[in-house]
Amino acid sequence: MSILPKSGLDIIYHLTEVLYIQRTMNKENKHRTIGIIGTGNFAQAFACRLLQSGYDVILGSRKPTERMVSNTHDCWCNISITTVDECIKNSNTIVVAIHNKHWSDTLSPFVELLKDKIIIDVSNKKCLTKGPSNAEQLQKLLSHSLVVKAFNVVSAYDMESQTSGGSHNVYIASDNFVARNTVADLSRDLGFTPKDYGVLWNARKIEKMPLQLFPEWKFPIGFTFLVFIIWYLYAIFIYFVEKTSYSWEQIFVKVTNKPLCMTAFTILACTYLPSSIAAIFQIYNGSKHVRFPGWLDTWLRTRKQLGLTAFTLAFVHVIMSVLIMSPTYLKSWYHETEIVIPKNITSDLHFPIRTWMTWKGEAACLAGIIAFLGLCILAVTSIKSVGDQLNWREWRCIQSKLGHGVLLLSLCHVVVMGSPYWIKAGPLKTFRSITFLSSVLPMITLFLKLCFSLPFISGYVKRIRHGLERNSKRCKAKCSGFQGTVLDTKYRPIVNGKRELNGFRTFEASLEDTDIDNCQCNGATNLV
Ligand SMILES: NC(=O)C1=CN([C@@H]2O[C@H](COP(=O)(O)OP(=O)(O)OC[C@H]3O[C@@H](n4cnc5c(N)ncnc54)[C@H](OP(=O)(O)O)[C@@H]3O)[C@@H](O)[C@H]2O)C=CC1
Ligand SMILES: [Cu+2]
Repeated sequence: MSILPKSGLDIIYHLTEVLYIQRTMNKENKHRTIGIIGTGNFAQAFACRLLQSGYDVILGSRKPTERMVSNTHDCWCNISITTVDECIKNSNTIVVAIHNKHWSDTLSPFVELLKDKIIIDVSNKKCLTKGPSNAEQLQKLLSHSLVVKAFNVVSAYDMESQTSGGSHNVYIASDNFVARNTVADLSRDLGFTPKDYGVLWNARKIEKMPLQLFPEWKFPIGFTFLVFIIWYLYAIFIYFVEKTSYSWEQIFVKVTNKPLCMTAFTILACTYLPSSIAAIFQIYNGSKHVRFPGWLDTWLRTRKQLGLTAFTLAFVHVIMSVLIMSPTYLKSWYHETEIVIPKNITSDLHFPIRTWMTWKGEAACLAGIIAFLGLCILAVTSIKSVGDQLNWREWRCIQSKLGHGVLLLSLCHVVVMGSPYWIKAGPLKTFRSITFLSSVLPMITLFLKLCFSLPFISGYVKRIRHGLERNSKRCKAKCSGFQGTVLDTKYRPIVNGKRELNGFRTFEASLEDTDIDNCQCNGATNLV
């Protein structure tokens, strides 16, 4: 059978097909050629990585002949350094690897040449500033190009090294969907994990990332430190100033272990309290659409970090407790027996020794061990890769139900330790004891949880979270014109038809964090 075309029409058809394939291949090839403007640290590292991943690279420099192309570096053999003009002409995707203060001088003459090309902005700001991002400014300068923010969170070192320890996420934002996807494919080819951040407006968030130092941990760590200091000072007052219960030699482990336990306990309560406060707010406002106050928003957002901090403190507490687990350190945890040596000249000689653990010691240990086990499960499931294996119901069951169970067991642990003293000392001394004081917040948290579990209250909260709007003045005043939260295509909430720029953080919090207890995940806006 002949594969040759039979008629003239067939020949034309065949030729058109070949031409089309050729054009597509050329286009593809042009896409495989990446232009980089700049020959600095980042440009060189990026060029190496691209070459290693099978891309062709053209570097565009102001002085191409003066730039050293060292043959000693394997990467550099296939890199051509040309003028900026040539670099732009020969590639459809161009990385702008020059500092943003030089953009105007370097790129303005090529605005027309850069038209319809994908421009990757890798720049970083020197410090946190308000207002438009670098990428938005670049888009303004090159209004007919497709500017994509990407790779700014990857350092030149990470770009060069295949084994560096930093995150391999690349956050991508662009107003053009195709450009965003092309850069996502590119980052995948280079061995990074693309994270789609939507429209170019979100470059503001992406540019903030390399400038921040553990932004999510500042509040939880600061707060934990403050709580620890308060408990420590109180413990010193109780055990050294008011009465001398211990010698100063025991301040390092025996005494420190108490505020550690109390801080872990308080922080654990603080992890679960805000969800009940959020529910109170929603009942008070009669709607889920009224935004939470800033402090509650921050608190809700940092529950994971608070929980992990509580786990860390509890872990240290467990180690210290094991170290001092002896009748000498924990007298009230052990039974006392006496060795009596028969009468001699004057009287009997009595030697008290402690042997078995008392019920208090055993019960406190058991409650503590199970609570710590539960905390370990909570900590492990908060790791993203583990959490991803769970469905919404399983995750909620662990984080909410098991979490409150752990808090209850921790309360038992502290109450068992403190109650014999509370009974003996009477109400006045009880209210001042460290065990009682530290139990107050967890008791409130568990009480609120119990209230919100009652069918008629939980049913009402559920209805509010499913969209019920109580027709009260308060709700009308606060929700006026804001009927439902709508996400625009740029992942920002639209309020009254306008984008709520400042409400972005709060909005996310209300989506993710009002959680919590009563609903099935049916899609983003139904989460609350
Ligand atoms: N270094 C890093 O780890 C990272 C850098 N970035 C970003 O990458 C961009 C480049 O950074 P980096 O490579 O470190 O910077 P360098 O200073 O090492 O390189 C900048 C390059 O810009 C070119 N350039 C163009 N116009 C000018 C001009 N008017 N004055 C001076 N230089 C000019 C120069 O190349 P030539 O002389 O050949 O024209 C120069 O090599 C920046 O926006 C930075 O924020 C982002 C993430 C990490
Ligand atoms: Cu303890």
